[in-house]
Amino acid sequence: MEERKVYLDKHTNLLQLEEHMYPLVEVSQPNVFRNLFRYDEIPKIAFNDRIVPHSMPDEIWITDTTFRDGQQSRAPYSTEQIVTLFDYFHKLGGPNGKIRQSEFFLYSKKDRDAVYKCMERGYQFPEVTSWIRASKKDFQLVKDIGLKETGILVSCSDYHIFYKLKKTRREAMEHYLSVIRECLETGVSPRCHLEDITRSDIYGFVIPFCLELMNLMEEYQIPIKIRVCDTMGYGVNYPGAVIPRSIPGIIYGLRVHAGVPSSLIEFHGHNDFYKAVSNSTTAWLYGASGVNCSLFGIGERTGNTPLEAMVFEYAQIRGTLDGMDTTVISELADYYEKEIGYRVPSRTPFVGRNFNVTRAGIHADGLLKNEEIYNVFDTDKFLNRPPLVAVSNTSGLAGIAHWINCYFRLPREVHVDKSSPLVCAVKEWVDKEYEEGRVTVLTDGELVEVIEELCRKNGWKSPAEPVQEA
Ligand SMILES: CC(C)C(=O)C(=O)O
Repeated sequence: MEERKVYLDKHTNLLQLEEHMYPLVEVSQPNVFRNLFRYDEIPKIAFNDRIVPHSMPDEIWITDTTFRDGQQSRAPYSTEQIVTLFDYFHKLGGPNGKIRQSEFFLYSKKDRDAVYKCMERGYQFPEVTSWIRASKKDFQLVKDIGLKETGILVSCSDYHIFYKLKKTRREAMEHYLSVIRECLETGVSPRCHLEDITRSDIYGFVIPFCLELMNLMEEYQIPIKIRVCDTMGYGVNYPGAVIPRSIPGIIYGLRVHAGVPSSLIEFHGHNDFYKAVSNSTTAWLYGASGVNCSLFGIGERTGNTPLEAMVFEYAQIRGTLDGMDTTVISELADYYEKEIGYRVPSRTPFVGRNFNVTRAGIHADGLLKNEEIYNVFDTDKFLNRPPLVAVSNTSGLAGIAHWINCYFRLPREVHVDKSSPLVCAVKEWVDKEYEEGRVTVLTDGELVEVIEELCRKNGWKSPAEPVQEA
């Protein structure tokens, strides 16, 4: 009988067949997975129906890239804005550090000033980490500033290795390993950004490379993080999909075959195919402790995983917010609008102006009877944003009554309803507007003006007047 050698895998502590070790697979031509990615066709999702088991870590968290990937795709923030946002992240993440880290450029003096100012805050969380050019000088800079960890770009698909770096796989891997060794020599912990992993050869390059990284980690006794970068947003979460597009498959390979502990795996998504959020949650469910996000999803092209979305994903899969203060999300949206001059698109979940605004009359009627019918959760409690009904041609009496109650924040005992003369008079005015050809929605200002005028003319008490104490 043929002799089959086994060895003890020190990372997983399991006996493995030697033939299951993963050597680097050198190729003379880049493997660009033409069966999945033909540039002149829409990319394909292939299935082999291999099911990966869930393996959610005991602790999961969010890390932030608002000041790196986020800032890369928009006008730079001022130092003061960065520090204010950092304060907000601290408050949002709560005492358990659910917003665990935030990464910063160190290129310019302005970048470094922001880092110094955020570090002066003395918060335990978010921990300040960096993003640098991979050079000895920059590692020393990270160390001198007093940071423990830095991100290093280690692009891993053949698209990058052959076409951008013009290297072979072995040359790329040796180059990356030498840079990471330099980082470790400085005493700084590397966070390896495996760019374009969803188009890479997982078992021919990524796993062999990560096995080498785990060996380096053991040699230096310094943590090495693996950031799983779905750079082009090709990742999918469907059970039975094939790698390299399968996020469950990638995370499984890293954990089980490369022996990377969950606490050192972080997923970084992009939203090109609308999947950044579900892929990030999937990464948690299959064994990545961290998901890397950017506030409001602001990031390259279609953006990154929105940080605020993952706060609500966290609460949904863990059944608790673990100390996160979600009302900060609304404060952040206000700050962007008033101080940074950026308004989040109005239909954006949790933060857009219209995220919990109902327009159609029948829906508004439901909302008026019981707000649970048409609101996702108590948005007033968690976001300081009670559900609203906007007034339009389809609002009906119920919609107008609800708008008045919400806009003027009337106490329940003085709520107006469908039978109120004021509501009927406003409805008459609204109907006339649309009969005369109006096609736009009514603004809050217009409605307030009409209500004030109707109250004055008819001697009715204006809803804007303070309610008398009993
Ligand atoms: C540049 C890299 C690290 C990145 O952000 C990505 O791959 O999305």
